[in-house]
Amino acid sequence: MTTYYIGLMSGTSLDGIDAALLDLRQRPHLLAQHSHPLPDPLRQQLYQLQTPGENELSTMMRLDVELGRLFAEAVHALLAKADKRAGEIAAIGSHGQTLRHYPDGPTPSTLQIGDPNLIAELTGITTVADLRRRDLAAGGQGAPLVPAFHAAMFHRDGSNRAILNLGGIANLTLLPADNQAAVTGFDTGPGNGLLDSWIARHQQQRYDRDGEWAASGHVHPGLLERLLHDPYFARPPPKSTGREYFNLNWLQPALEPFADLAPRDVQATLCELSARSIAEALQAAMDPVEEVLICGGGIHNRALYQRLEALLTPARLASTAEAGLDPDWVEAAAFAWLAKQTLAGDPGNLPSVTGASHPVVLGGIYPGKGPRAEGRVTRDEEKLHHEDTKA
Ligand SMILES: Nc1ncnc2c1ncn2[C@@H]1O[C@H](COP(=O)(O)OP(=O)(O)OP(=O)(O)O)[C@@H](O)[C@H]1O
Ligand SMILES: CC(=O)N[C@H]1[C@@H]2OC[C@@H](O2)[C@@H](O)[C@@H]1O[C@H](C)C(=O)O
Repeated sequence: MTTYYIGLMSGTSLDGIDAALLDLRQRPHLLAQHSHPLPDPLRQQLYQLQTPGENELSTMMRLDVELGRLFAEAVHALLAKADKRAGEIAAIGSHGQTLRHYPDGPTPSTLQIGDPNLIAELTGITTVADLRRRDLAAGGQGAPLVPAFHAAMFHRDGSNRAILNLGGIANLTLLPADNQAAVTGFDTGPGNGLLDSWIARHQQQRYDRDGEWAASGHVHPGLLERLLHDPYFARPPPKSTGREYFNLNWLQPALEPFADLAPRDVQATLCELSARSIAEALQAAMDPVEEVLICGGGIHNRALYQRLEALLTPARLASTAEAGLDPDWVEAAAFAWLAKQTLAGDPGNLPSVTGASHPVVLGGIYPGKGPRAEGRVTRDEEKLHHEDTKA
């Protein structure tokens, strides 16, 4: 049985599809990675669907198909790069594109699109998808899901370690030195998402390269305090959020009293908001914080990284690369690992993180043409043959 798995991730930043090939025989080992671009028109429509407004369900359904095809294309490109055949891959774990995430209230729901039926059909590889809703069904937040993978990959005896994912939204995994203590984790709030949206509005750029624009401005203490006042930050875990909440519409009312503020000062303040909300949540959840391993695209934002380092002193900050996994590929790797869990019939969620009432096997399995599906067909054929001979 092959031990190669593929993880697919299209994050809230809409910066493209991450495809990672891993050998999961023992410790996860990243064999190949591929960034697959999201075409601009698709990205813009997805962005619109991420923001509540006049969305059409028919658009969503069309994009579900378009994305499903594009995910399959990403897998084909990854296989070509890695010089592997579909038959060598055990499974794809596909996160899909989150459009909405409403984990709280009377009808908890979350929506990821990118039809897994198409992925399985077009690649011939068994695909595991819809990985959040079973946890929601069990009373959990459906997010974050990566902490179980972080625990498997990054736990270190004798050290209070945290893993920080700086995506569009930021999330933390807390790996206490005492390995009898539960692993916890939660979304802290904005990571790069607000920074991306603000620079897109004012500078027509997708993101603030190296955090240079933020570093050129001054933090406005009054605006910062207003933003930090949002009840999400003080809410105890389990909690998760998304860009349907932390977006420019969320920022707008807080900006009104500061109409004269230069856009670059707003960027500096948003950068400080991410750093402060992350550092304060981490310090409240773990004492002392000894090590923070960082992953996600925000690791490249120097302004954000430096502020985190200052606020978290004396904790040591480093990239997850130090512990064996490139920071840009941790999320996709986590979805490859979650697919393996599901196919083995093992749980993928951590109730101590999501708040679910029990561990659950996550996701739906969409069989490909691989060894699993073939094996089953053979057995069915045998059964039919047996019944035929009996009759
Ligand atoms: N050189 C860089 N300088 C500053 N920021 C960067 C740089 N490279 C990447 N980023 C930031 O990282 C973001 C992409 O990060 P990532 O792919 O981890 O997010 P995501 O997976 O989409 O989000 P989430 O984890 O919330 O789903 C970009 O949108 C950008 O803000
Ligand atoms: C609903 C959703 O897509 N949430 C994402 C998002 O991006 C970061 C943060 O918010 C986290 O909760 C989650 O992603 C990672 C992969 C997770 O589930 O662990």
